Amino acid sequence: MTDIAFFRLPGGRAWIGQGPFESFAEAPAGGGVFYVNDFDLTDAKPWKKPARLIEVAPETLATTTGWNGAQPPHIQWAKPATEWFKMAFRRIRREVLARRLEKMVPVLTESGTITEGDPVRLLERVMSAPTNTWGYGWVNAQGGYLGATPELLFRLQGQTVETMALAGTAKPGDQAAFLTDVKEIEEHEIVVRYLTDRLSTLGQVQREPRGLCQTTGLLHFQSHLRVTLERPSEPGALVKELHPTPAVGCLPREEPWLARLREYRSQLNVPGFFGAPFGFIEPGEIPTCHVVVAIRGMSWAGNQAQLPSGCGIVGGSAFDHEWRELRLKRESVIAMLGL
Ligand SMILES: C=C(O[C@H]1C=CC=C(C(=O)O)[C@@H]1O)C(=O)O
Repeated sequence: MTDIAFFRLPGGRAWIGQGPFESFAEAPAGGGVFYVNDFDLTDAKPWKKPARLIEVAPETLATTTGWNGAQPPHIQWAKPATEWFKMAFRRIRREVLARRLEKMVPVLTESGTITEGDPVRLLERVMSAPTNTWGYGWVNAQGGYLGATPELLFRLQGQTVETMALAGTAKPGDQAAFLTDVKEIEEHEIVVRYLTDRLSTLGQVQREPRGLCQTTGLLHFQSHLRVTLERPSEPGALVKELHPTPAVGCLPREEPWLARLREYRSQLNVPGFFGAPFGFIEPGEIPTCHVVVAIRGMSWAGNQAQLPSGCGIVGGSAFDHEWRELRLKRESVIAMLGL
């Protein structure tokens, strides 16, 4: 099978990149290149230029890729155990209550067995995911990952950087209580403050009022932010400046806490793609660069599948509430992928 990279914009425009891919440390001129890395940004050459780039639409996706006769997958999911996650939750909450830490996002991963079919066919579902999400995918013969995320890390067009804080979660039916929920608002505003601090070193930051974002079965607080850069910036440098935000990482974003987060992620077998930046630079003279946060997706290696979800822990977090939120997030992915 040819290696594949996939990116779909909220408006529906989408691109398939077919390998082999050439890797670069900095984005090459002319666009038509993907940004692929893991959560810890371990790939020093994350810009991947495909041998062939094709703009695709829902009706042309299957014919363009061929899928080599692959059938949609069946996956048997196993209920996740609580104990390791509960331990991480308690330790994080203790640090928050002691005011050493403001927020951290542990991740729980549900595992599954692919009993038949090929997950690559799920790209068709990602292609038709809700229009306020960005579709992403990275697939090779051994495995891959894909999903549809509502979270933009940044969009860079000329000197303008747009980003968003997306944090705070409820079920769509609970909207009235959500709007005044102090704990959810705090969880959200921590992300806004972080982004404002980071971006204000680059130029003057404008923030829009806190609003709502509804995706498959979930409601979030969302705030848009924008800055006009005082000096030009390379998109790879912006990734390093902003990632990980406290919507998927921790605050303070300092090495000892990042090390703790990595420790929890490894204990809880979190796949490397989860919460990582994934991006695409549109082809063209003055290309727009889109980098999103890879959440609301699944990964696989051979016949083993992983379905991760994370939740922000702050002082007011309660275990049962967070456990339910993690389940709602995974159910939203299952529904979006039609699994
Ligand atoms: C980490 C996830 O969501 C992030 C995005 C929106 C709301 C979130 C929250 O309320 O915790 C998370 O920050 C996930 O979907 O697994």
